[in-house]
Amino acid sequence: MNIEEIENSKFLKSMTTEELSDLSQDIRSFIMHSVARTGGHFSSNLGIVELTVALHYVFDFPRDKIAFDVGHQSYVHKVLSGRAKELKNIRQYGGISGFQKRKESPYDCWEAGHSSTAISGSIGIATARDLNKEDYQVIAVVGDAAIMSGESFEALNYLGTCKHKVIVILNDNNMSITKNVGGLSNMLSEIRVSEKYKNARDNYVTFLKKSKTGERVYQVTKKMKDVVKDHILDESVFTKLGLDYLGPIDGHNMEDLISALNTAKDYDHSVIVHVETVKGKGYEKAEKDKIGLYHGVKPFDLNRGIVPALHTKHQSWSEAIANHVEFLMGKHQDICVITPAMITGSSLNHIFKHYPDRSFDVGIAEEHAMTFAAGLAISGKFPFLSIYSSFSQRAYDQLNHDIARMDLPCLIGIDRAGLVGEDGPTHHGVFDIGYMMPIPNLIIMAPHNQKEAELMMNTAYKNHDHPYIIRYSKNMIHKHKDHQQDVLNVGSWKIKFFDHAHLVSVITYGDQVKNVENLIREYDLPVNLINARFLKPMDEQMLDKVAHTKIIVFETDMLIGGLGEAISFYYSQHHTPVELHAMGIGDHYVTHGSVKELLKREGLTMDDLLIKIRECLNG
Ligand SMILES: Cc1ncc(C[n+]2csc(CCOP(=O)(O)OP(=O)(O)O)c2C)c(N)n1
Ligand SMILES: CC(=O)[C@@H](O)[C@H](O)COP(=O)(O)O
Ligand SMILES: [Mg+2]
Repeated sequence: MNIEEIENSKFLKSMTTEELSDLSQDIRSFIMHSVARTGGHFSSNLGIVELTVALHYVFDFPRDKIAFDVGHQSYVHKVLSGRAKELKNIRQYGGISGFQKRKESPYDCWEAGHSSTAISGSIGIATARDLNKEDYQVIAVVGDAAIMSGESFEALNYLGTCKHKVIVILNDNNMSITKNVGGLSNMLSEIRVSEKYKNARDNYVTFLKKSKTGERVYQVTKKMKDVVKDHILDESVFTKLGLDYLGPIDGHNMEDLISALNTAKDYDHSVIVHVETVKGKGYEKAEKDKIGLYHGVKPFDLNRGIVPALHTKHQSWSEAIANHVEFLMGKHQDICVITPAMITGSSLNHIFKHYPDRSFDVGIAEEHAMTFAAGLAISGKFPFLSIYSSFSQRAYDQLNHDIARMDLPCLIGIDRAGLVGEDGPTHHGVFDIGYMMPIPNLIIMAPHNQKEAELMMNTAYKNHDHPYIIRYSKNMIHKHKDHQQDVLNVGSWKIKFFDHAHLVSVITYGDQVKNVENLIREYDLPVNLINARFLKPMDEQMLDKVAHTKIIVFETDMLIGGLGEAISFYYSQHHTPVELHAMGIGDHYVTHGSVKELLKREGLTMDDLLIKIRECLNG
């Protein structure tokens, strides 16, 4: 079948189980080749093919509602809802989103990008359905890592006593991006094992029953089976929460899937359907992947597989930060590292390998990660919490209430700060400055190169006096071998260019410092350039020094709550009349696409800055 011709999933209803399985193989191959060409989320989508086909066979979308948790595994759903042709542009500017998107299709009643919202959203949809006396099914598809996150558990707790039916499909592939962690993961493993144990037992029983002795042995072991199976299955946290439980179901067996989904469909109450799948199913390298290499991929050759690039002169910001943290961990035994499920994304694999006793993956649990860091800090440890900017939004109160308010010495690495590109509005790390600036005691830093980042990290550790924030983007930077040993004066900005005759000053930070420096050199512009490497506290002496010039504050983060606003406030508080031009992201969400394309659309390229500089020079 030509997968691109699928307009909706109505045609599935007339297919046999065998035909549905064959179609699943075709869809898996289509997605495998398409995502290898475009990049995107690979292994999660390969593992969920049969489950999604079975869901579309049993239920009646878009009348019935389906919410994929995170939504990175909704490509099969997009194929079955008439968007197969669009997959070639997925995550590109103007192309479809890599997550569910309501404006894209009536089949997408929900959208996410951040984990663990699907059950809460589904309960809201189901409650409204019943209040409106409407009749449709509401389904939440949640991964084994996402279901363990706080918000999922808040929702499950509520669902256990809520009378509005939701079908929760637990897509259990025993993987987060890397190996899943935590007690719930172990519980699911026990259930999985008990199922395998059950199958082995069936074979064992058949063998034993061939002889009298064997019969007697069987009777003895039967007790063991009942205790293990009944204890684990019936004692699962889900049943104890008051939810009905179906499973575990083989998530690649179409017959079993359809049977279980029909059972759940007929229930008049909420139920968890526990489906076991293989992440990366059908592509051996992805099936064996334990470090998340095939979770989110750039375009790659299917035959060769992903060959990690060996950079000599360049590295990611994550690598640069992690390398120096590892260097400091070798010198200082009190440094500990925490990640909420992003070991590989934050380049922490080396640290976890070399310092297993001082590195902690807490799973998708940003709130816990932040307060866990507070506990370590009050107990004499120096925690380094590595957390993506957009995911750190989950831990705003913990940063405020548990870290800053107690003024605890620690270092928080805000990774993926700024526009991230293809993951789009849910993942752009453009809000952290705005939400952190009002919080007392925070020292907020934005390095522009590896050396400055290392000086900042040394400063945070040596001063041991406040929570330090160091924010860095998804970009690549130059790599230097040596590690800096010095420190910085907190709040000190760095002058790149200065001349008292200059009537225009550009103030910027992070990755943009180099870009603006290059622009000024290229056009030999008579302007001052200041690296505002401490966003908080600001360098007030520097601000006074340039107050007489026309000031352009250039940032690729949100304008509201940004550095430009803080500088304007400073001058207004000191009754200093200045001409200030703030360039940044306006009051809107930025869509998905390449960062280069997005900066162009936002009017934040160096060409845009050049126009502004010339206006100020000539104005
Ligand atoms: C709040 C939040 N934290 C972290 C992430 C990053 N993230 C995206 S998918 C994923 C793993 C999800 O695992 P699971 O729910 O089991 O789904 P699977 O990919 O295995 O199908 C993580 C950690 C996120 N999207 N949102
Ligand atoms: C879906 C999700 O949230 C993650 O897979 C995220 O896309 C990872 O981002 P990076 O690729 O920048 O690590
Ligand atoms: Mg999983």
